Amino acid sequence: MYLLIPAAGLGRRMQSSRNKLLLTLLDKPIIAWTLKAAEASEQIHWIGVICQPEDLVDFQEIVANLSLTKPVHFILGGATRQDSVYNGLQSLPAMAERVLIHDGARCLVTPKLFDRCALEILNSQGLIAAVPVKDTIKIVEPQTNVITNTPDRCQLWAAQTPQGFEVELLQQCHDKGRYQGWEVTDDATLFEQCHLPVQIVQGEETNLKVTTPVDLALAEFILRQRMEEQLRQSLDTISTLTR
Ligand SMILES: Nc1ccn([C@@H]2O[C@H](COP(=O)(O)OP(=O)(O)OP(=O)(O)O)[C@@H](O)[C@H]2O)c(=O)n1
Ligand SMILES: C[C@](O)(CO)[C@H](O)COP(=O)(O)O
Repeated sequence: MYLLIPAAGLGRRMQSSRNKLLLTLLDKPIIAWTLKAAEASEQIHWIGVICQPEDLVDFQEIVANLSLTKPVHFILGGATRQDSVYNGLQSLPAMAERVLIHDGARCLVTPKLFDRCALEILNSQGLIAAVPVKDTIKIVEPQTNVITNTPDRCQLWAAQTPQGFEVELLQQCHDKGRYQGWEVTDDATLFEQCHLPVQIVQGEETNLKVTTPVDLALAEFILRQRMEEQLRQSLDTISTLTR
């Protein structure tokens, strides 16, 4: 499976002076955690990292230090996430029929979620990882800040990534979006606006998008929990083997 990783943002909400994906999380850059999960995925065999020219040397160094077995291609980012993904689509090998698109900022993604999406997209035209919302969501009139509607929560899902698509269809939707001037925050919206079906795949509660400093602290907590659990499992295995 082909994977495109949009990693060309500026990290404004992180209050970072540089691309937030270069910030350290525990002992390595944020983007390194995302790449390690892609490396551990059984289904992903090709990785495209979409980044700004000023970040290229840093990203190349990070990839080199990870000693990945899978090929990593660097693709020029755009002014928006939508533009970056468009550039990524142009850079896919001609033989790519389906693609997963995953935010570099969603660095806690598990290999299992990559693999579930990679297998599921073989049976559909478009899908997204998503989780049911936990809060009651309100639609608010921006001028008055008054609530105008409260959608039925059981129909509301928080979109995550990976998002997966048939390449040719997604390319057509991106082309139409550029022609129509659509400005979207995820690729599924382009599919929806082209009246194409997008399947929901159960995401992961821990698959948060590291956007603000609080998210970075949450990500560190989650990673520490995972590492402690892995250590416990290793110790249990050793204890079982040495009985
Ligand atoms: N022009 C852009 C903007 C964003 N992204 C990527 O899209 C993902 C989701 O974007 P977001 O979390 O908004 O990242 P930033 O745009 O960096 O954050 P901000 O909006 O706070 O500046 C990130 O992995 C980001 O690197 C991208 O590839 N190209
Ligand atoms: C694609 C996405 O992660 C789905 O929730 C989200 O739309 C990205 O938004 P951002 O503003 O580019 O972070």
